[in-house]
Amino acid sequence: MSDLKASVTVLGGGSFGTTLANLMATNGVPATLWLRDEEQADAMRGKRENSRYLPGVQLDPRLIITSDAQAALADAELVFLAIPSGAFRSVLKQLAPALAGKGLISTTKGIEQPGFLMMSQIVEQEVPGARVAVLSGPNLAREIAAGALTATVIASEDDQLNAQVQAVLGCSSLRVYASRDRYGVELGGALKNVYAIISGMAAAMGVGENTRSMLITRSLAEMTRFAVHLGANPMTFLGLAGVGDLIVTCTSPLSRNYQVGHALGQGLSLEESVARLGQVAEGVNTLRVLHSKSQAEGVYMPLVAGLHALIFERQPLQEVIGRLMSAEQKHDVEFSAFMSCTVTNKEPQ
Ligand SMILES: NC(=O)C1=CN([C@@H]2O[C@H](COP(=O)(O)OP(=O)(O)OC[C@H]3O[C@@H](n4cnc5c(N)ncnc54)[C@H](OP(=O)(O)O)[C@@H]3O)[C@@H](O)[C@H]2O)C=CC1
Ligand SMILES: O=C(CO)COP(=O)(O)O
Repeated sequence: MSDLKASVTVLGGGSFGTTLANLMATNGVPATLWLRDEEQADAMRGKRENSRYLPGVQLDPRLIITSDAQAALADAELVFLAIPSGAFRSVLKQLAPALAGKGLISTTKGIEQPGFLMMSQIVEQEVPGARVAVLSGPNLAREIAAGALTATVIASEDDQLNAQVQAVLGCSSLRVYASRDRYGVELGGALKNVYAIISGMAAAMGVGENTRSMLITRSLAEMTRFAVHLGANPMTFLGLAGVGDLIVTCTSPLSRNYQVGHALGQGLSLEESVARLGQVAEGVNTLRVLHSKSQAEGVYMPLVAGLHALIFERQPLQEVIGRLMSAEQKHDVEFSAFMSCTVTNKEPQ
């Protein structure tokens, strides 16, 4: 059995990759951070700070920072992938030989089209035979970097890999819970970004607390309905990677997806909102992918359809809100049949 405190490498020098690598170095784990830009790597080694993506956070002196991918991966047993979804496959393709045989943990919350593929499915395609896991939960990088208490989920069918990740990441400010529902955990992390855009928009428009609560709750209903249609376990959406991540991303101005929504709500165009952010907001692409998948599968997703109509079909806001508020009034909790059957062990009626 491998050492639980394995050596780790994080691929991706953005806010999340830097935060995870630094946290593990602080935990005493031999940790390396790889980023593609040598100039930036050099500046980070000199200043012990990632001034582009994580300004003001002092990096642990033990953290190795490099732009040499082969050197970064040579001794790593676990590799955390924190590359935005748009570049995820190309980075894996390039580094596949060096990644073979390692435990690969995706932290990226996006979906690839065509194919509606989760990032861990791309890992399986590009690095066949790899040990694969997904990390997701209410994990704003800035808060983790500041030591604010939180928790996350490590999801894999490989229990030993889950245990290794718990050992390298868990500390006095971060609890790491294990799950075997990799698909549900990954889907939760990707879908909630779309609803964070809606919540940010609503906040900019000055809606009341009732409205914000309704939006978050109906978002959970909608994302769970979609995930169950694709075969995920609805119970996963009651956990940290479901409702936990949804709440933080829909309420925190630190969330980049929320910020894009907020800018849209202030009247900026999508292009202006994304440019002002200067970091990745995965929800914009996920909205496109999710809207077309929900249409193809015939899954009722009025919030996704409404946001898509606003942003990509340029329909007037009042028309979209009017449609949402006059739609048929259906069930509050759709999975009560499922839940009672899991308690009584009977088939749902
Ligand atoms: N930030 C957060 O709070 C959290 C983020 N995540 C997820 O983590 C993923 C990464 O996000 P995050 O770190 O926040 O992103 P950022 O926008 O902060 O940084 C993106 C990073 O990716 C790098 N990058 C982009 N394209 C490539 C490429 N082709 N090859 C190598 N590196 C590349 C960028 O490098 P360069 O500067 O050279 O362009 C930059 O270092 C996202 O999917 C996000 O959803 C998950 C949980 C929390
Ligand atoms: O996933 C996140 C928190 O869990 C980060 O959300 P943003 O990408 O919207 O900043």
